[in-house]
Amino acid sequence: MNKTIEIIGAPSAFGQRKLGVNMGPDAMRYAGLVERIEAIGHKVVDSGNIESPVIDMKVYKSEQDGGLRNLPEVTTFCETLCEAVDTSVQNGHYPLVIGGDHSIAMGTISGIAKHYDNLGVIWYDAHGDLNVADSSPSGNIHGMPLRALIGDGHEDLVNIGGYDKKVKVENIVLIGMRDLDEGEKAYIKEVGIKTYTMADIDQLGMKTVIEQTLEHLSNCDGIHLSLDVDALDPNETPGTGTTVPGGITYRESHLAMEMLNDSDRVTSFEIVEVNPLIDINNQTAEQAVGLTGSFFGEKLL
Ligand SMILES: NC(=[NH2+])NCCC[C@H](N)C(=O)O
Ligand SMILES: [Mn+2]
Ligand SMILES: [Mn+2]
Repeated sequence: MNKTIEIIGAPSAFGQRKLGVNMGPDAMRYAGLVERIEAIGHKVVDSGNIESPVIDMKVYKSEQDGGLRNLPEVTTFCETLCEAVDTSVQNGHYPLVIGGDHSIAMGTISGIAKHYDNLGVIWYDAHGDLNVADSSPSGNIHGMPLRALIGDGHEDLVNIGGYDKKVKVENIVLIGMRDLDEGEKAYIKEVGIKTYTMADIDQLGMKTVIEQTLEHLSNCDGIHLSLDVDALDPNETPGTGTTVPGGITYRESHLAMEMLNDSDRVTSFEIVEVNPLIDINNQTAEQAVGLTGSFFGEKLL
């Protein structure tokens, strides 16, 4: 089924400390994102990039801001993104948000969740992004968005979009986990979030992981896919700020995207943490575009 896909560029770098991730959206456009999706037969509306507060290098590089680096910038950015995504859904468009660091998920999902009674979230990432300020080893807010969306953390983050508790823990599936902080491990066990570590992916295979994921989310009336490119193995996919060895292959990721497309259950998509300044020949953006193609129904034959 052909859709009208609205690309919303979210050039935030405030959730971490490596400049360049704010150029991720344009790196994906240069890699042919729009043409690739149009070639499948969908209509594309490219809404350009969300207006970003200016990066103040003094603040940006600061050691800590009470454990929440660049909190005002992240909050302002996510509020603007939330409105853009909300409007996109209201207009009947399929939101495709391209980042930007992973803190933007608080804007994206806050704009989406109000349109669903029981939104599911697939978090395809090396990391859980389930920290709060006290458990964070870095003070980087891109390590906290999923927890804020559940309802824990600084009130400015928890209340983006003017409401809280956007996602229920039972409606979350983590895929690709291999770097979790102690507080995140304890939290996952305490509340029981469905988690596929790299070992699980190796044992089961990606096919079963995606089948079980969709089964776990069978009561959800919409599913958001949040894909952090650091879920992929850094040998293949180097252009991202917090690489962790031993990741998911590009090949396995294609299968995952194809299966999600076949299921017709995923209702919004965001792809984050592409950083062209630490990439090799834009290959990470090119892979992000390749995966987006499979996600929206590109077929080999
Ligand atoms: N979206 C990401 N790449 N997050 C990385 C987070 C790394 C680490 N857990 C932290 O809190 O700082
Ligand atoms: Mn990550
Ligand atoms: Mn992440």
